[in-house]
Amino acid sequence: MGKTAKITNKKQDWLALAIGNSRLHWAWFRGEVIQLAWDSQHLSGFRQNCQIPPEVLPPNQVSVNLSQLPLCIASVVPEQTLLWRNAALVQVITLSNIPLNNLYSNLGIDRALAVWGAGDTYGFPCLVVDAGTALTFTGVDGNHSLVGGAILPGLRLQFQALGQHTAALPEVELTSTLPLRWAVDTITAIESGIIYTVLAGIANFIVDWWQQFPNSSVVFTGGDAYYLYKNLPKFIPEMATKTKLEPHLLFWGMRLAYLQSNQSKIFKKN
Ligand SMILES: Nc1ncnc2c1ncn2[C@@H]1O[C@H](COP(=O)(O)OP(=O)(O)O)[C@@H](O)[C@H]1O
Ligand SMILES: CC(C)(COP(=O)(O)O)[C@@H](O)C(=O)NCCC(=O)O
Ligand SMILES: [K+]
Repeated sequence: MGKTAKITNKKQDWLALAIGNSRLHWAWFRGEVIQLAWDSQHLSGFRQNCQIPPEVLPPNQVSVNLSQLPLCIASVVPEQTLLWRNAALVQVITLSNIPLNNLYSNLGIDRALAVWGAGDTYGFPCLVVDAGTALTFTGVDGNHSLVGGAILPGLRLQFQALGQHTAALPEVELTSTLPLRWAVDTITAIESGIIYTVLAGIANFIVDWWQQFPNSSVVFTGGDAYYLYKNLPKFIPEMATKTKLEPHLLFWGMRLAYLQSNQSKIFKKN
């Protein structure tokens, strides 16, 4: 657990909801410990009552009634945030809740939370590679100040873009293995082009970051993080020892924000 915040009631259950552009990411917390994490579809419409709809709850029964818990939301999709506006016990995290310097006003809350969570755990400076709908780099220096970052289409979005905007190319799904680089069929050629270019690009960003901050940790998160993390050491061998994979990184940042709000009540009510 990080150094920035301490929980007051260790037994308190709460739910974290991170709203991404592809789907909802959920975590049920007991105090500062994640009990269960799962993903669901976006909500399709306005909610009439204040319960959390069953279709977004985890498939297996758990010991507490999750739909009654305080809900802490971090969202990069305003229309989805709005659907929760009438829910009881909802708190929405904003950039003002994040104690990092130099954040620009419309920086994605997911990027700010992930890099706060990463730096709080592994120390600053810190670079986060979030391989979600968009693939983002977010770097913070030793003074907890945003250095900057970059945004490009995520893997699935790149496959979709080719499939949807060309006559002859199919929409390819990410498979678990690395493709042949010099492909002799269309599907493999698409896989090769996107995957090797993204891997080389990520390696290039990380090498540049390490030139500025040689001892910085680099943390991968997001839906495609495992695939990229697993395959990157073939491009930069030192990756294996100097980088980390944290599927729940965003929840670490949300936990810091939520616990801090329990102490100071700084949240804006939705
Ligand atoms: N069920 C799924 N829906 C969407 N993307 C998925 C799914 N399963 C795996 N992915 C992969 O995860 C990536 C999206 O990452 P994710 O972190 O879920 O996005 P976001 O947080 O932006 O909603 C996609 O590029 C895709 O390859
Ligand atoms: C870059 C993002 C679209 C990434 O979203 P995600 O892939 O996690 O759904 C999101 O962080 C966002 O909307 N950012 C605002 C612009 C910025 O960060 O500069
Ligand atoms: K958009």
